[in-house]
Amino acid sequence: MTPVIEKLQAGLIVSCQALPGEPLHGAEVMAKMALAAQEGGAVAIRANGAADVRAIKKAVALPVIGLVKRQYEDSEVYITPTLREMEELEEAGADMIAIDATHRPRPGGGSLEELICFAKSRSLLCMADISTLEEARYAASLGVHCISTTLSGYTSYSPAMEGPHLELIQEIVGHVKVPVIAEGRIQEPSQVEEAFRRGAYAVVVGSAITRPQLITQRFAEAARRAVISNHGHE
Ligand SMILES: CC(=O)N[C@H](C=O)[C@@H](O)[C@H](O)[C@H](O)COP(=O)(O)O
Repeated sequence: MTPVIEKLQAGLIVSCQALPGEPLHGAEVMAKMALAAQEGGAVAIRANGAADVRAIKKAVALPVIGLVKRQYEDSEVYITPTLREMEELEEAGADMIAIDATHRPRPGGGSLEELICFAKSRSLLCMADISTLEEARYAASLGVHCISTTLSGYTSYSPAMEGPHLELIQEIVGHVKVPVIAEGRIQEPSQVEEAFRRGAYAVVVGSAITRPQLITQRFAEAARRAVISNHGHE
């Protein structure tokens, strides 16, 4: 097992992402967010875009899992969809590259196989972002270094769920030999524990830690619910 993968074991990976239009967008802010995550005990950072990866690499000593979200007109795939994004991440010094490993058509008729081939030729580590067990098994057969449940609930053929897809983690763990990372809609520490009980190798938490507008929304909704229920009892 590679040293980077070893560092992830049994740990919390914090996804520090703010897209253009989000209040915290910008590499400097994301680097501070990553520093806070490091102080809090994260074992690695997941980050979007070469600029953020570079800034975060400078700010923290943790491994950085990079991805580039880019939407092309001819495909639904937007997480590191082509070789171009892989090259950007390699140049930025990402320690591992997260790529969409779903069965959906890729931009320009490209393939998952060619991306993984490229990664192997450059000794780059790959995290396969999948949405189903079949996709996880296929990605593992191609030789990715780990699998993450990132896209479960975000493809038209995977179940839309409010919370994390914990059953999927357990299923994948039973079918592949590479580490399986739990990612997507983890909101509570108890869900982190449950993911590990189900065999996760590591857990990624993003929005619940690093998107303050969404964190605020949950509390604001609780406030509204409280007011409504208090009125109901008057
Ligand atoms: C589906 C998709 O595009 N997921 C992205 C992948 O990098 C991010 O927007 C998520 O924040 C990340 O996966 C962590 O998940 P959550 O924020 O739910 O903890």
